[in-house]
Amino acid sequence: MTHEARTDQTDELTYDVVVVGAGAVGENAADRAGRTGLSVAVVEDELVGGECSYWACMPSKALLRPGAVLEAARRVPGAAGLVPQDRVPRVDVASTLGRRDSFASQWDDASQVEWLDGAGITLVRGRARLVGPRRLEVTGADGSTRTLVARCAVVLATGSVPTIPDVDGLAAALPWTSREATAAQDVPRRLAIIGGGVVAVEMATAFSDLGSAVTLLVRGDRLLPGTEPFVSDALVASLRDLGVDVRLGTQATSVRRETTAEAGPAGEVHLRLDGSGSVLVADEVLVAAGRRPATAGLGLDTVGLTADDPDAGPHLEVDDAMQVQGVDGGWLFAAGDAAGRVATTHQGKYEARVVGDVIAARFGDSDEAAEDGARAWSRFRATADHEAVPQVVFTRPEVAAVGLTEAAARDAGYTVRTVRYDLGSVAGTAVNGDGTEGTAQLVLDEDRGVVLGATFVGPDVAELLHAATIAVVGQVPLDRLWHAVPAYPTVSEVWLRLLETAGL
Ligand SMILES: Cc1cc2nc3c(=O)[nH]c(=O)nc-3n(C[C@H](O)[C@H](O)[C@H](O)COP(=O)(O)OP(=O)(O)OC[C@H]3O[C@@H](n4cnc5c(N)ncnc54)[C@H](O)[C@@H]3O)c2cc1C
Ligand SMILES: NC(=O)c1ccc[n+]([C@@H]2O[C@H](COP(=O)([O-])OP(=O)(O)OC[C@H]3O[C@@H](n4cnc5c(N)ncnc54)[C@H](O)[C@@H]3O)[C@@H](O)[C@H]2O)c1
Repeated sequence: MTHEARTDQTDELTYDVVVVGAGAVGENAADRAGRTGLSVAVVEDELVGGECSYWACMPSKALLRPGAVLEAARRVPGAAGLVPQDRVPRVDVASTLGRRDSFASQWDDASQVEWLDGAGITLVRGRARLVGPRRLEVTGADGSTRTLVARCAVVLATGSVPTIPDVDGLAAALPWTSREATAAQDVPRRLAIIGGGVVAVEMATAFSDLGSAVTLLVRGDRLLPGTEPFVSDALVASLRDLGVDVRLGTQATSVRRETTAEAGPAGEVHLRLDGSGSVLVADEVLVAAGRRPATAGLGLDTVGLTADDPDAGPHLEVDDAMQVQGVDGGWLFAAGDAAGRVATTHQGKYEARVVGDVIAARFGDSDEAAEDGARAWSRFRATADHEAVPQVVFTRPEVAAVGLTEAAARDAGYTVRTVRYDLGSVAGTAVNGDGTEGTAQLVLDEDRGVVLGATFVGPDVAELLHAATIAVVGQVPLDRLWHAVPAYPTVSEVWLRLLETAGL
């Protein structure tokens, strides 16, 4: 593998593979694509490491952790008395923000640049756009441009951008997006959040812990709409217990930010609400209404892909090898949030491993047998994206789910049966904390006797999830799962109880 760009009698820089975007996904795709001797360059416009490292997973989880630890202590007599009960803020704000800063590496990407260098991947700083098949123009911060040519493949790993709903005055009110929330250096006294998805519930929890009076404006009638309905019931109750004002079926119809001489453009935000027409006043408003793939401005029209809405960019159709459809020559790939399949880091990195391996096998100097695309669970195909996607929502209680919900399994035509068990009745959960509540549910395929999906709601259920993911991906028959004996007294014993409930 060469670390140098190859020049072809012009001042163009030529690599075998060019990856656009050095988030977690771009880094992984580049690393794996380079394993069979291909030269790889990654183009990055902001910080190497992307959203997850600096404005998403890591800082948000760092903000949530102190509150979770305190709540765990409050449930254990012997420790509970040492923890203040009703203090607001619940956490030590300065230390929480300081630890968050450190998890965000102080928004400095030096260590990730070092990693790229060690992996033999060339970093090109600037904003890339396609100017034709396999050709990209990169514009640097100083406005200079250069052309990169990919001999073999281009991977789009450009991530996603938040959507700002078309509500009168909202964009002009300069709302927070998840970036401002996860990187906040000050805690607003009153925070309004628009949305009822993952960002909304995690940030409602974190800012409530930090001392904000949080109001959650949820358009629909439940939180986390893609999950089992009992998840929303548990979260609404627990957020309300934390003091969050959860308003289901409520939308802002107009938003205005006051501009005052003292506060300048950072005055109060007034949100007029539908139905009652009442006005909610907050110091900040966080928009957490979903994200869309960052494909605008990428020059995809130069390779034949057009967008219905040019501001949004084209939606990319990818096959299970993550190859973009509708482009001749089989050279364009996409992975992660940009590919529009599943917007989580772990699933994006999985797609990146697939795309990197496909490129290494197709174009590299590989001894490996030809890419083995026909097999359903080949490592050259992102099969898990369809029915085996895991996700953890780091609220209190935590929500951990994988695979199909009951409704999705029925829609997919399976013969479905669900079994449910109260987590509070498991010895391991009881030892961990008094009065613990929670629910575990399996969605079963009656015909094959396998697990299609699992949902856990309760404290510390995140670590239960991987066992469920293995059961779903492995399509392990229930009578074989019976022989996977959970240790006593652990929370995992809920697996035994679920299987007993299923009739074993
Ligand atoms: C608040 C929040 C919390 C989250 N928490 C979790 C979590 O706990 N767990 C989890 O699994 N997922 C979480 N996610 C989702 C996760 O952050 C994303 O799925 C993940 O970051 C996607 O990675 P990516 O590499 O595809 O995109 P990104 O991380 O967005 O990286 C894309 C990179 O491409 C660069 N780029 C874009 N266009 C160009 C261009 N034209 N030229 C050059 N560079 C370009 C960008 O600057 C960026 O660095 C969270 C998301 C949010 C918003
Ligand atoms: N722990 C994690 O894995 C984690 C944490 C945070 C974010 N993420 C990822 O980040 C992505 C973005 O998260 P998100 O919460 O922004 O999106 P989301 O899709 O999870 O939720 C969007 C919410 O906004 C609501 N909404 C949409 N349009 C609206 C409108 N016009 N007005 C009012 N409400 C509206 C939806 O009903 C939904 O409740 C998700 O795909 C998620 O997977 C993951």
